[in-house]
Amino acid sequence: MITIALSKGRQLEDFIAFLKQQKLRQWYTALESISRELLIEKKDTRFLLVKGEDVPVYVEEGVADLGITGSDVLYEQNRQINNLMDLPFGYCHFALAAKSEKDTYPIVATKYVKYTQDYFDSIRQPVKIIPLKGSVELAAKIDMADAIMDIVQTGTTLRENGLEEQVCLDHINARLIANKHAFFSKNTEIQSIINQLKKRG
Ligand SMILES: Nc1ncnc2c1ncn2[C@@H]1O[C@H](COP(=O)(O)OP(=O)(O)OP(=O)(O)O)[C@@H](O)[C@H]1O
Ligand SMILES: O=P(O)(O)OC[C@H]1O[C@H](OP(=O)(O)OP(=O)(O)O)[C@H](O)[C@@H]1O
Repeated sequence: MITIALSKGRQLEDFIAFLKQQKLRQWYTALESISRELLIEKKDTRFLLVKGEDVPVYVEEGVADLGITGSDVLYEQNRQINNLMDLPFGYCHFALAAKSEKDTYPIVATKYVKYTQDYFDSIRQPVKIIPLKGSVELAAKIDMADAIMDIVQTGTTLRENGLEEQVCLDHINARLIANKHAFFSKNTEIQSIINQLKKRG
């Protein structure tokens, strides 16, 4: 039995579309039929549906052998896990956004505290970071912050909140990760999953 932790948010839709493209019928039929269930079992595979930022926790703890989450989440957390491969979905990018261009952005609101601190350290500018859990765009819209550091895909959320991308930063995609122990103890099963995910649909 292999247990895989998946992000239950919008990345799940991308994952199901990817499984269809790869013709992994057994998996996508199991996943596309779920509504609010958090544990799905299909033959020798068990899926745990969790928040994206909790995927590395389940994998590090060994409750899940494998996990799929965004590279943004992995950047923020220093987890003892094996990074196995990039997956071709969940594409978006980090961006610094504000109402208008300024020389400096002293106060920045974000869900990505480490990434933001590292960015401002890299450009040698001091920054006060306001940590938030979501709806980050609002912080700049109502002037609680000079800018936000967030992920952008279509740009709709920025546009609809009167913000503009000021600096386009790192690309983000989904990644397959493994528990360090399971990577050895279940290597045959894990290699078989990697091959199925790699094959051309
Ligand atoms: N707008 C987006 N476009 C593309 N990828 C995104 C977008 N928002 C999030 N992601 C990717 O999906 C991952 C999981 O984010 P998601 O919003 O699905 O979170 P979640 O916590 O699993 O879901 P929810 O908050 O709905 O419970 C993010 O870490 C990111 O890599
Ligand atoms: O460029 P877009 O296609 O508009 O996507 C970007 C939005 O998606 C993510 O938010 P999410 O939906 O996860 O909401 P939350 O962070 O407010 O919970 C991100 O934090 C942006 O707000």
